[in-house]
Amino acid sequence: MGILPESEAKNMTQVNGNSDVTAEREGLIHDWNEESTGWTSEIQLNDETLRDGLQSPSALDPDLGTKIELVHLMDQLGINTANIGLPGAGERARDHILGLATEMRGLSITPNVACRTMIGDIEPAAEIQQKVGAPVEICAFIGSSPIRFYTENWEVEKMVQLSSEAVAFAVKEEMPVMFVTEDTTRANPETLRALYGAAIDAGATRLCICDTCGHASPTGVRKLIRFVKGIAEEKGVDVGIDWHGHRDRGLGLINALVAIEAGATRIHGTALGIGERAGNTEMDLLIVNLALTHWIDRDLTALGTYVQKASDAIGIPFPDNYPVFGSDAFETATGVHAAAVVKAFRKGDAWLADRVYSGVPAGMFGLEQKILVGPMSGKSNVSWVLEKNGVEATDERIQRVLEVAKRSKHNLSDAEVVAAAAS
Ligand SMILES: CC(=O)SCCNC(=O)CCNC(=O)[C@H](O)C(C)(C)COP(=O)(O)OP(=O)(O)OC[C@H]1O[C@@H](n2cnc3c(N)ncnc32)[C@H](O)[C@@H]1OP(=O)(O)O
Ligand SMILES: CC(C)C(=O)C(=O)O
Repeated sequence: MGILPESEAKNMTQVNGNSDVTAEREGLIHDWNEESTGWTSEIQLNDETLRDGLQSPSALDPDLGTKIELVHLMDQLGINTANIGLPGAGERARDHILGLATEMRGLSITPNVACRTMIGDIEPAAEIQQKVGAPVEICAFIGSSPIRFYTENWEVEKMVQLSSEAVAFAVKEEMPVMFVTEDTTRANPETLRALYGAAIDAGATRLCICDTCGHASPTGVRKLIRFVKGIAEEKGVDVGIDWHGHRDRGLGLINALVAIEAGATRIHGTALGIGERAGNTEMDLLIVNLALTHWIDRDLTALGTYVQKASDAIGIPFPDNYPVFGSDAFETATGVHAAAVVKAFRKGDAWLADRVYSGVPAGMFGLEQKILVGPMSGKSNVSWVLEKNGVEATDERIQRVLEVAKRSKHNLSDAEVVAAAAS
């Protein structure tokens, strides 16, 4: 439950939902973020929760029904495509892919599947496409860095041949193909030129640049995307450029934003960043940032449900201080902050209350700012919480609550605040 009295909550929704009012307020926030105005082209999102997400060592593989619910939420959020598994992984994976791809015929979001650059991996995907009667995109992947092919004793010529054959096979099966170079961010330029060139010649319509091991810095992302775009331009083709990032260095989200700035046209991510090792780019936070920088404009009230459902289904909790969806994200017990938020509420200005101490407006995601009382609180916190609980905030009561709060090691529950006021 949020702190807002019903009338103010309604006012908040009205203010947040009214772009004219928002425009009038623009002068109140001087925005140094260049991204807010610098990006113009359309960006697509590819959700990897049900494939890379499930490669997390802590993940539970949800049942098909739960995966279907997640795909519906992705669709509701305007996510364009979802990777729904690796058909070569076994019967359960194939059953789920068939079930999901069948369900997705009725949705806007479309399916893709991961396959090694092996005809044996692509064949079951082609059978599924046949059964479903709607396109299933192939994400044909091969390791591209020297460290990767040294491990496997692969030669570049052999990899080029495998890639060409696999892409050509999928194209013959009338499947759209994204050609994926694993570990692109540690690969030699000439190897990438050879692999991407072969994939384009064989009919791939998308190239996926992968930071498989979470090695890239924003500078590397920028250089690599420009390099790959250059390969496509030299060949005179207009292919989509995908960015697939991991967060081993904690750079997943920033690298995704830089990838967009550099010209990637589709970005991969997973709910809460759940994925292999330390995980992937956080899809939810990517969406938050795209909305805040005006790249996308859509109803995002389902984002919290998507995050919570993914966390529950995959069995990975998220911390209280996780941005936007963590329980602490829109709460404050801090006196100076709370005093300003309360002043905004008392002015009847929910727009202001939602921004004065928050870089992300809670109302954008169907959430609310909340005031707590604790050892770092002042009179404003206490009077607000007492009033919210129907208790008149007299000076004596406020003082009694503050005496308890200042001795406490933690923030008080509303019931504790009311009890302290009556003590
Ligand atoms: C970066 C990523 O996230 S890629 C996604 C990877 N996802 C998964 O691995 C999850 C599902 N995987 C599985 O179920 C299994 O690993 C399977 C069914 C795919 C393969 O199982 P196995 O045949 O027992 O092979 P195993 O897993 O031990 O090794 C992987 C094999 O794939 C080969 N391989 C990897 N990429 C490619 C490629 N692009 N083309 C051809 N072969 C490849 C490896 O060389 C290795 O072959 P080897 O056994 O001859 O050495
Ligand atoms: C297969 C690709 C997309 C991948 O998961 C990676 O390289 O991390």
